[in-house]
Amino acid sequence: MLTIMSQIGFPLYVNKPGRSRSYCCYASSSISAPQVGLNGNTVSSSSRQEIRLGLPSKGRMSSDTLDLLKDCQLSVKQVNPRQYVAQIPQISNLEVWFQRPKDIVRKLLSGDLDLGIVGLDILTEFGQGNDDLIVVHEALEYGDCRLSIAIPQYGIFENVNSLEELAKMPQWTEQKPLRVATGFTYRKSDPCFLLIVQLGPKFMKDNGIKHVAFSTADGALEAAPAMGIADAILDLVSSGTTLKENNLKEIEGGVVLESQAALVASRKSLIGRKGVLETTHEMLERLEAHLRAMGQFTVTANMRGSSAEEVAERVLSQPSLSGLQGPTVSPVFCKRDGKVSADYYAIVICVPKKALYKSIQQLRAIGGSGVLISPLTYIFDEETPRWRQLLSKLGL
Ligand SMILES: Nc1ncnc2c1ncn2[C@@H]1O[C@H](COP(=O)(O)OP(=O)(O)OP(=O)(O)O)[C@@H](O)[C@H]1O
Ligand SMILES: O=P(O)(O)OC[C@H]1O[C@H](OP(=O)(O)OP(=O)(O)O)[C@H](O)[C@@H]1O
Ligand SMILES: [Mg+2]
Repeated sequence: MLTIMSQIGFPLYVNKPGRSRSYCCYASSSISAPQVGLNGNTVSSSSRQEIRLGLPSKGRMSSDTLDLLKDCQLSVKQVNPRQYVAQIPQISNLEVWFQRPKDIVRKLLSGDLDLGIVGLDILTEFGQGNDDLIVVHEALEYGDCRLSIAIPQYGIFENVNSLEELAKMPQWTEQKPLRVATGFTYRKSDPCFLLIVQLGPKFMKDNGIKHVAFSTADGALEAAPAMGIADAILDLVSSGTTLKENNLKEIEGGVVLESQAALVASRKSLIGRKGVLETTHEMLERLEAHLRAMGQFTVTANMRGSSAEEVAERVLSQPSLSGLQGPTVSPVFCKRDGKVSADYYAIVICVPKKALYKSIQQLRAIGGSGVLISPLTYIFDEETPRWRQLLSKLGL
């Protein structure tokens, strides 16, 4: 019964020992839960006035999400850590709801959330390609991981290092297929509520592995090959430590999906709920401006020269010194023998963090001195490219 319930869209959760409490969830795409709003009233999805943002309540994404929002001056005010509703005072009428990542996706689909931050892996797995889910920002630069195929380093796999070589192994037949354990099945219900396992098998078939059988498990998948339960696994990898510690290896061509944290919205909410589009615009602007600034330093230096143009020419002759739109060059005035003149110029440029040292070397080579480096908080462009993309996805 439990299996049938979960297959037709009613996932059932039990408490995990040693982990935070699980939360009761109304997960069907057609049924939404009555909820208690901040004011204590029970509100239904359609009648509520507030805009709702879902954030990961636990796990490795939760604190990084709060940190990013804080860096964008969107600090989340949570009365205590066990309270699952909070506010971002900077944005009026916005409620934050802490949920498990998969429930954020489900609740975006059911209309119980308008916006959410989740990993692209979870979005793919639980969003199932539903076009009501719109990725507003696909690269929030944390939660980086990849969904990747891994096989044992030993035994028959010792000399297998690519998906192609795995596909060519004579061992896999219809009677004895390659057994792959995964937590990612990319479930999609057909009209008869039967499960169709898509993402992994499609990837395998597309890559020439004809005989493959998937089994599912929720965690510690890396143990499956050594336990004899599976030949390979399809799981998230970040540092690769868990694979190494379990004598497994990734293979060339075996990455099914690259993932990082993303801002996601419900199309219906963006179009139909008052204020959602404006709130999304503000969040997107802040996120983009902050993330762009994260990769850059402001560099200020003094340079002797005969005119601002001559100094600019010298700066622009160096490949790492062109800044975002070119250098700002301002005269540094001093008074000599009662006369005000500018022998020096101050230049200000933005430099990618990765190119910092090269830029300093180039600055010195053209006579730069007194080089000051400061971090950048925001870079606001005239309009964010992602905002344009969002409007076009919405047909606006
Ligand atoms: N090893 C990893 N490194 C970086 N990000 C990861 C890693 N594993 C998962 N993630 C990202 O973090 C998200 C949440 O993963 P996390 O392990 O915290 O929760 P979970 O696996 O969904 O929950 P649980 O393990 O309790 O069932 C994933 O969906 C993925 O986007
Ligand atoms: O490449 P690494 O940096 O070693 O990370 C990979 C591990 O992280 C995730 O597990 P998690 O810690 O979330 O445990 P879980 O199996 O309970 O989800 C994932 O399922 C891998 O097991
Ligand atoms: Mg996990």
